[in-house]
Formats: sequence, C-alpha cells, structure tokens
Amino acid sequence: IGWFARIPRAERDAIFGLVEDFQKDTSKPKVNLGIGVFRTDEDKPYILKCVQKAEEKILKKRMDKEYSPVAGFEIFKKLSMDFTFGKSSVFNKPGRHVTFQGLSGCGGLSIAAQFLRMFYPGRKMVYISDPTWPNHQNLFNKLGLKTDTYRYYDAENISLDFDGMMEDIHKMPYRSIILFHASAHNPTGFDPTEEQWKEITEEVKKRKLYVIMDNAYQGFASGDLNKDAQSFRIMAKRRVNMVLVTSYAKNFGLYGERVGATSFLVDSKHEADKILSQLILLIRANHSNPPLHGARIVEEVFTDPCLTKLWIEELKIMANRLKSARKQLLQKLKETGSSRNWDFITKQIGMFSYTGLTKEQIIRLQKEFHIYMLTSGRLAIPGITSKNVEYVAKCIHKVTS
Ligand SMILES: Cc1ncc(COP(=O)(O)O)c(CNOCC(=O)O)c1O
Repeated sequence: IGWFARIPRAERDAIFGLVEDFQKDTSKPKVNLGIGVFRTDEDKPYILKCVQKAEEKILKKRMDKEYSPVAGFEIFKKLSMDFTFGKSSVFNKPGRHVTFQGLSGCGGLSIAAQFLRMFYPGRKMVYISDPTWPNHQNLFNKLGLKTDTYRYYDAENISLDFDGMMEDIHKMPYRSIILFHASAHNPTGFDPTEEQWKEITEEVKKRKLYVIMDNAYQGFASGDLNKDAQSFRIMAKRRVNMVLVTSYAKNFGLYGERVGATSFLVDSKHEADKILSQLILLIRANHSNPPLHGARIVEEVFTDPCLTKLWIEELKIMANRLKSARKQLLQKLKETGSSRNWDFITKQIGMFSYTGLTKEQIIRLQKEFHIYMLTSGRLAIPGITSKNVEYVAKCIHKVTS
C-alpha cells in the first residue's frame, strides 16, 4: 500500500530487541543479562507460591468473565492504597485520592501522561533522571510530553550524584513535572537515603513541582514493603502533589498479567469526582476495562492473611537471591585478579547493576562470549546464577583488562 512504503523503520526497543537476539543465539553457554525479570538460581522463571494458591482459590470460585469497572474494582483500589501509602495515610480516605487499575506500570504511566498532557496547567514536559529506564522517554514523547533530564549518576565515583540532582532540581522552572523512581532505581540501582529523600522533598516543594512517582519495585527492592515506600510516603506527608504509578509485575511476578494501580493525590471529594470522570473517559479511549485475572490474584493475596504472610516471605527470598548473586559476582570478579574496584555491585540494590562497561566492551561480551547486556552498561542481576557467575566474571575481566 503506497503510504506504508514511506513509513521509516523505527529503532528496535533496547530491551525486547536484545531478548530476541538472545533467543536466536544457539551457542552454549549463553547468558541473558538483558531484561529485568526475576530468575531463580536455576535460571528459571519464578511463579510465587502465594500466586499459585491465590489462583487455586479463584478457580474454585468459578468467577464470571464480565467487564471490570473502567477504573477497576473498588476493593482492588482500596487494597492498593493500603499497600502503597499505608492504612494511616491522610490520603488513604475517600476524597483524597483517585485510583485506577492500570495495565501494569507502563499502562499507569501512559494514562497519567495523557491526563497531564490534557489538563496540566504547567509546562508539558517531564524531567526524568539521567540515566533512566529506556522506555520513559519513549512513552512520554509518544504521548505528547517533552522530556528533559536531571543528573542522577556520578560515573566517576559510580554512585548517586545527589548534589548534581539537587542542583538540577533547584534550577527547574516552578511547577515543572518531575519523575522519580520510588525504589531500586533502574538502571543504576542507587537510591537516595531516607535523609536525602527528605531533602529532595523540600526542594520539590520549594519549586512547586508535580511528581510522577514510578513505583515498579515496592517490596522487591529491599524485601521490605515499607522501606521501599519511604520516598513517596515522605513526600505525601509533606503534601507534595503527586501521582503514584505502582506495578505488580515484579513484586508479584505477574509480568505478563499486566496489573498495576495508579493513584492521583487530591484535596477534596469534589476534585476527586471530576478527575475520576475524566480518567474514565481517557481509560475508555485506551483499553476501556482492565484485565480481571491479575487484579483478582493481588486481591486474594492482600485479603488472605496466610497468603499475605507467604508473599512477604517470598519477597525476601527474591530480594535475597539477588543480593547473593551480587555478592557472588563481586567475589568472582575479585578472584579474576581484576584491578578494577567492583565494590559498587553490592552497594546497588534491586534488579540491576550499572557496571560502567563501555559499549565496545558490551558488544565484545555479546559477540565473543554470548553474554547479553544493554549497551548502556546495565546488567540484569537475575541472569547471574551460581552456575554461570564464574564464566561471566572471567569474561567481564577479559573485556576490561
Ligand atoms: C522503572 C520502571 N518503570 C516501569 C516499568 C514498567 O513495568 P510494567 O509495565 O511491566 O509494570 C519498569 C519495568 N522494567 O522493565 C524491565 C526492564 O527494564 O528490563 C521499570 O523498570
């Protein structure tokens, strides 16, 4: 068809393009350090036991397959507010938040971005961290919001560039929109401390910024649900204007079920009703109704105390598995006699390590050793196992010495 011929080919998605290359690679051994999806030490996907038990309960109930409400079920929304802001939060009351069930984190960010584009009175531009998750810029730009960056990473010292970040926030025009990662920053793995979050919050208030809080790893980052929520709970306590986008992909292992919750904090029931009415039209224009299954699993786990307890245990198991993989990798890198300081690997938390490897070194790892990483230098920790850690360490040493 004529006009199809004139459509330019887009560049591949950094993450899913790499996964395709990995799957096509027939050599042995090959190691996937590309995508942020949890794997056991046997390099297998992990279906949480609490999820399996929840599914058995759901199946027995023989529930219908009718449409969910456009914004999701009330119980799911309430449980999500209890999980994120906590039962005692001043915002966890009718009239102080507008919550909808989105299609996981991406879906929540997408609806929030469209809503801000339609109604935000300030600049239609979002400040995102440098570096950040590759899809942030793509998502906001595709939905009509420009992006700019704030400093976040000190490559020299391989650490959080807190001073740079604060300077950039201090310079931001009043009422700019800024996106923060709630915990387990992707890709650096460096998070502000509790004290630093308090300083960031004061600066955000001074600049009257609107915050998009991307909460993709709550509980999965440290294994502690509340610790991983400190960033946005500190901001909420100081009445920072924000929308919180929560994903249940990682902390429930429900990647493909596309389940998440997004909450706009508001001041009154009057405001809440108006915002919900606009969100419902916007959601209708996107996916109309959210999927049933993932939300029902989350609801079962949050309402059954035994399943909640099991879930919290499994979060710790996953977080500890990643911590031990970091320790093993650091140990093996030391054993190679590498002169580099790799200590940052155990200082970072969550799914990724930001290694500082150059693009050339990463291409060599892929071409010569069939080890797949993002060319940004991001290494997905779940891909490290007891079986392959020595091989990975030796190959990293080879390309960096
Ligand atoms: C910061 C952040 N926000 C949002 C999301 C969105 O995740 P989802 O839409 O699956 O909930 C993700 C998921 N990351 O994807 C895996 C990877 O980076 O390799 C994320 O890391």
